[in-house]
Amino acid sequence: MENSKGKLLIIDDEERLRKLLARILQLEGYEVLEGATAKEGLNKLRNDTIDVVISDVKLPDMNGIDLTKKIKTDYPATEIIVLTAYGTINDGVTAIKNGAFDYITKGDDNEKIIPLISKAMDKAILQRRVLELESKLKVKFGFDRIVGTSAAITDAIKLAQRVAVTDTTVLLLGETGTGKEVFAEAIHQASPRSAKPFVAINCSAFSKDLLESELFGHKAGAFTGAIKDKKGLFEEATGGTIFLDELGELDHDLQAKLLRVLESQQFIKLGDTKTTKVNVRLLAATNRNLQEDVAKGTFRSDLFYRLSVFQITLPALRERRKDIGLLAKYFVAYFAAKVNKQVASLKSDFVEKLETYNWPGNVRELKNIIERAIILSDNNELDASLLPYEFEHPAAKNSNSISAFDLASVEKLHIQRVINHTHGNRAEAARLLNIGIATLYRKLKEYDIDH
Ligand SMILES: Nc1ncnc2c1ncn2[C@@H]1O[C@H](COP(=O)(O)OP(=O)(O)OP(=O)(O)O)[C@@H](O)[C@H]1O
Repeated sequence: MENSKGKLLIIDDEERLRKLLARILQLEGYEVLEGATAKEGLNKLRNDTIDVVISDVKLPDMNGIDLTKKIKTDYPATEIIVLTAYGTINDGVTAIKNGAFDYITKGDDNEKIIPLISKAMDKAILQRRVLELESKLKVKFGFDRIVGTSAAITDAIKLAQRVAVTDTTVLLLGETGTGKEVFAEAIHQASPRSAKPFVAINCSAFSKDLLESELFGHKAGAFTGAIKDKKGLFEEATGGTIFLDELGELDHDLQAKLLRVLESQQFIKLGDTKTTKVNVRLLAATNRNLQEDVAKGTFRSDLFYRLSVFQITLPALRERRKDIGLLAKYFVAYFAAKVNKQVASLKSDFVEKLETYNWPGNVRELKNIIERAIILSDNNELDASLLPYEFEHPAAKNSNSISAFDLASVEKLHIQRVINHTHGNRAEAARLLNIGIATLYRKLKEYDIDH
């Protein structure tokens, strides 16, 4: 029934009463299914999506109260109304305790029954929508969201899935834009901690003092401006997972504090005298070579060993060219839907250019390039003319010549200009440059740009 107001199931062995109730409810616009026994009813529930069940409390093969319990366990979105005999209110009350929406005494008139069913129906439909949204969200942040069929990426996914169900600390390695944060979220979603928070922080985006207070929180008066007590992210993530991106940027002091949390599950808030206990799983990521940093003495070796119990290295996009076409199609569908455009085809010159490009910014760069192409296209095709300059002149990117035109100089000049334009606001500059904030910090250091 196309315009049905919802699906009901009546379970009652008294045929005459069942048929009468079914008729009344059909006239109200509901689709009605019937069952004479608990067994028949449960069969219907298995094969159909039922919003509301109306069940007699006395059935030949089962007690309606136990049936309520069973239905609520197996089909949590379905609501149940129990039919009780006159004078047996206790049955109704017990049914509600077992999860029934309400009870009706047989012989109550329609004026009471119909509004009650309508209320139960509204609740059931709402519950179903919530469950659907929740499962979509799970898919959105789970492993299903990671696109790619190459051996390099599927190996990484398999490793991550295996470690997800444990409480082990994981270190995600890989160039910028390879999907480290996407993996961290998927690991959390596939873990027993998924119902608790996933909290992510980019360690390079804060000064040392601010980062300490962000991570561990502070007491009022700990420093000028600390007016109230503040919870840190470790506390916010209680029971869940914390993801520290660009962990290689932590200074020595904070490295020691992090080691302490890992070893003893406790820390001291800024300005506090006592320790705070935490139960948090740590996932960390870096695009630095931490082993080199350990050799140089800038990263603590004890922390490094502690973190590298389980490492997953994510492949650069150029190491899995087979996935470029797949990812491109995925992002085309995503952005086309977002801007309400129909994109019918990707021309072969467009795909070829994508497949041969070097992708220093990996999947993030590909995503941005596709978004740009979709915005620029004025028909339903994407061709090579929609790609930026460096795709037309790949030599520009790969040149080794040391001249005023070598890529590094051009890049330095460009970053300098953007930083000037944003008056030194680095987050805004990273956004305009389409790179991660961590990458921007690294480049500022590399090119010795200070602001
Ligand atoms: N395999 C993938 N499938 C689909 N989308 C992906 C995949 N990998 C990355 N992305 C997308 O690419 C973008 C960059 O990913 P992410 O932020 O996880 O990279 P990262 O390695 O953490 O980068 P950085 O080191 O710069 O922080 C995100 O928008 C993400 O949704």
